[in-house]
Amino acid sequence: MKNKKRRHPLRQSLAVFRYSGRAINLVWSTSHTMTIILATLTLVAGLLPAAIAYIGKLIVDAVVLSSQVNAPISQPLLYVGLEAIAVALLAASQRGLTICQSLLRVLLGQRVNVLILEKALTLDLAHFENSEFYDKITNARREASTRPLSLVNRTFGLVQNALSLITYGILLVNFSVWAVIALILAAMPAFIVETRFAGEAFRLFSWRAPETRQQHYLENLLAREDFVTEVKLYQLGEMLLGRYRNVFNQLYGEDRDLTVRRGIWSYCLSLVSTVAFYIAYAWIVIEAVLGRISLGDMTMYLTVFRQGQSTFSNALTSIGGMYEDNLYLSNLYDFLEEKVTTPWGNATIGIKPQDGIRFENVSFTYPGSFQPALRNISLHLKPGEKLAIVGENGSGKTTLIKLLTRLYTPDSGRILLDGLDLQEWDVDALRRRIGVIFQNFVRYQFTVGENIGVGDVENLKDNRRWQVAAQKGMAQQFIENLPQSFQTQLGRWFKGGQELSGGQWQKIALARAFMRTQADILVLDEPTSAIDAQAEFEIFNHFRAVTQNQMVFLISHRFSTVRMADKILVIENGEVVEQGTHEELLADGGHYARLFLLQAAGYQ
Ligand SMILES: Nc1ncnc2c1ncn2[C@@H]1O[C@H](COP(=O)(O)OP(=O)(O)OP(=O)(O)O)[C@@H](O)[C@H]1O
Repeated sequence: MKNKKRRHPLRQSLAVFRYSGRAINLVWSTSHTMTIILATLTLVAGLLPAAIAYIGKLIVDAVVLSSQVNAPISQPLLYVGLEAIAVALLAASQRGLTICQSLLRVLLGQRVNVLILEKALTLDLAHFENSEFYDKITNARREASTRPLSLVNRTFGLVQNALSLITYGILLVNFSVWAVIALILAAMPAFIVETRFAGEAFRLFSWRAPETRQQHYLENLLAREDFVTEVKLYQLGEMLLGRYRNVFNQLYGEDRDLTVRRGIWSYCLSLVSTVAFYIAYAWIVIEAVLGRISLGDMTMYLTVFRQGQSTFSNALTSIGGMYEDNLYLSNLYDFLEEKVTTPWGNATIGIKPQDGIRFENVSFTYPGSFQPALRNISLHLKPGEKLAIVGENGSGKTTLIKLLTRLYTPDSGRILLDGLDLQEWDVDALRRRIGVIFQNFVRYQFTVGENIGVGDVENLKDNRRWQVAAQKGMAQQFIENLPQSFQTQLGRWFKGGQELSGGQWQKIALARAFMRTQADILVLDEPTSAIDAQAEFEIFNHFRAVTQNQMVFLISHRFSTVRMADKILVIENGEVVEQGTHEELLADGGHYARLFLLQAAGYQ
């Protein structure tokens, strides 16, 4: 066990390097041209410094020669010109690299974000309700759009440094192989420390994802318009800000410790290479004084030594950084490779088209929950029939709808549509048949028309359909009174946006469900809870006419609405306790009758 523990970190550190290749691939597939330019410029920028150092030696030697033997001055001047050209080229290649990197950063950021969002589209609802998974997506989104480029930059930077070092090495080997070895050894400790701290920084980053998420959440609570009213009226501001500060202080404390330790260690170890450098410096000076090397050689070696040392430590920092980028990238790929259950069904029509919907002994427990949310639910709804589901808060009504819409899969039992298990249906074909409004429907910051149009994305912009749907949802009248009617921008996020009342939003959501004219299953989860009594009365007065051919699943706490259904299902603690028509259930004098009379009494 002990052994296993000891091996584990090493294996882990090596494993993270596998992402380098993938990051480079990502950049390559983002832009071939840009990657090629980047590589070429890296090559040029890597080779030129040694060439410049060598030209420097030629200049000094030529100057010494000219002054001693009265040789023509044109030779050293020629070298000066050559060096000027080389320096100009180096500057050009470095500038080119910066331009390339800036452009790639934008392209790559977009590419990775699109990858993340595409992946998010394939995930199940359960993924989003799982906090660990949420950490993964937060981590992936927060850093990963900048990390692939950083990794590639560092890789290319490393190649550039390596090229410079090799060429410096070639120049320096003439002086002494030992000097080269000393240079390498002296910079080694810095590398080891760099990698160690990079690993630690990553672990810190992974561990504290929940805190970071909490901080983002608090930020949202404090700064988003949806929350501001309640935060102000309950005077939550100070308390929330206090929590925000606490999380920050805790994170900052960890950051500060790591940064300080990293800084101190790096400084101490860089002293080792500085000492090595100055010993070599002295050695070169002695050799020059003793006349064993020319003045030109001395100038070149000193340049090579000075630049070689900083290039080497740059290279090591790049490796340390690459290690860190790799670790961060492993997060991205963790997320992108998250397993999704690919739906296998492909049926687009049922085997008994007139059978409607059946629940057969359906039970379901939410992942991570101990109590079943639904137990042995059985029901049958024929085409065109309307079913109302009644029950206390938390009794399982919405869960039943989530199973029907295939957001979740039953643990046991079956749900059949037209005689076929929902699992056998092609998800798109199935969802095309369902129009739904959930309690927490989305208030899109789009125009009114688009807010309705999203109910049928193929006809998103169809003005005529908007009008029909709005009429069915009783939204027509207030929409016509808006400044730009269906073209009015909704919400406060964008310029000129108009905010609606809760009931008006609900009418929009209702219209959205009616937009789905192809759908023969309409699911309404408390569709009129915020709508005034008069409008509700009118909606349900023509409800039968507008949903004539549709099966309706209606969840409501208002019995005036519920009573219009053909069948009523009463659920308690996830189980069906009563089932029948309004009249039957009243006659039974059970739970439904009691609740109905209670509500009726309230209106008297
Ligand atoms: N995503 C979830 N994960 C775990 N448990 C959940 C989840 N959603 C609901 N539950 C639990 O399942 C049970 C049924 O919830 P459900 O939302 O179906 O109730 P409901 O009848 O629609 O209630 P309400 O009338 O308040 O809307 C509740 O005990 C609830 O705590």
